[in-house]
Amino acid sequence: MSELLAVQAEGLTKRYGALTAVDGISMRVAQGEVYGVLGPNGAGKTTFLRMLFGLIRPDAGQLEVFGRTWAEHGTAALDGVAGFIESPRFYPYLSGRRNLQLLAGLDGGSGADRIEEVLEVVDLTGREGDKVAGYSFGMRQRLGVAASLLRDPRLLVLDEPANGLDPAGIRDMRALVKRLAASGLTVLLSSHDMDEVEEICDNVTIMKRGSVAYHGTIADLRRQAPPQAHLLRTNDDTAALALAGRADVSVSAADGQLAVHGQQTAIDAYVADVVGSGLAIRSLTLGEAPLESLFFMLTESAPATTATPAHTDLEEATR
Ligand SMILES: Nc1ncnc2c1ncn2[C@@H]1O[C@H](COP(=O)(O)OP(=O)(O)OP(=O)(O)O)[C@@H](O)[C@H]1O
Repeated sequence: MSELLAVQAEGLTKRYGALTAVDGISMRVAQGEVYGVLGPNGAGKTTFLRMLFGLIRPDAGQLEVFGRTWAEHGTAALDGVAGFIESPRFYPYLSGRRNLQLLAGLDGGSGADRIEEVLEVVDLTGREGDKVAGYSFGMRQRLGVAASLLRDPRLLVLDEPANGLDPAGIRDMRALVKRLAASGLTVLLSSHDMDEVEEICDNVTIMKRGSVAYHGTIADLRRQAPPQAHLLRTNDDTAALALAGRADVSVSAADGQLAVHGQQTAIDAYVADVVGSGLAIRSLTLGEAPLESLFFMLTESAPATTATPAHTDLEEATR
């Protein structure tokens, strides 16, 4: 018997007038994994999560959460599911702990016994008595995760949890998600940041204008990413370009610099040759990270006019 999926979406569609915000997407999130829904602004990530939480109804398609549907089970479809869309909201003039007490009460009270534990998990122990008004944005996001954990969920859904955080906040939020995942919790998160998804997710669906542009493992995505270029500027790029044939590298001129591809040892030999030929190097930097390049290729290409299988988009993007 196949294992019950945490989330199973088939052909899910949501339209707002003439705009198809989510266009027939399918997705399978296995229990225990960290699944990323990645896409640029407006790709349809939040709309998908809103459907999952039952905040809006799909126009077509099926969505099951642990095998349950809204149509059949109503709010019971969300048993074992917690999370937040966009940013969590709290009473600013009350403490973090008091906010959690109120939320536990609203949710039937059973979470009240877990308040100290969840504060500890999200690293807010010691600050729980302070008013939320004095919390940083990152602390509020973590309090949002704490509020979700009060329900002792099996699936945690987070909508761009690191959005708007400073670098330390991003680091803390990613560490928190990884800790929660390591404890066996299934996490479904949306993000527009490839680095974030690469760092914490096992599988990813990349969305572009409501459709799926890619879905698969991060490992597969990494394998298909284009090689990273070294970007070179010299005092005479035309002369440097002419030297490319002497080393096992491919060099192309773009945006006022040279993009050099090849094995590291071949690039080293080429750069040494450039210098040895009397040219001056003005800068040598690494180009866009490979996965980031792939993300842009997948999400910035022309919109598909018909539903396109995910792998085809990827093949086209990397061709
Ligand atoms: N209630 C609504 N009414 C009309 N259009 C909407 C509504 N909600 C979302 N949209 C549109 O649907 C598309 C998808 O929006 P959505 O918020 O799901 O994208 P997203 O991937 O979450 O982007 P972001 O990262 O900016 O939140 C956008 O074009 C958006 O303008």
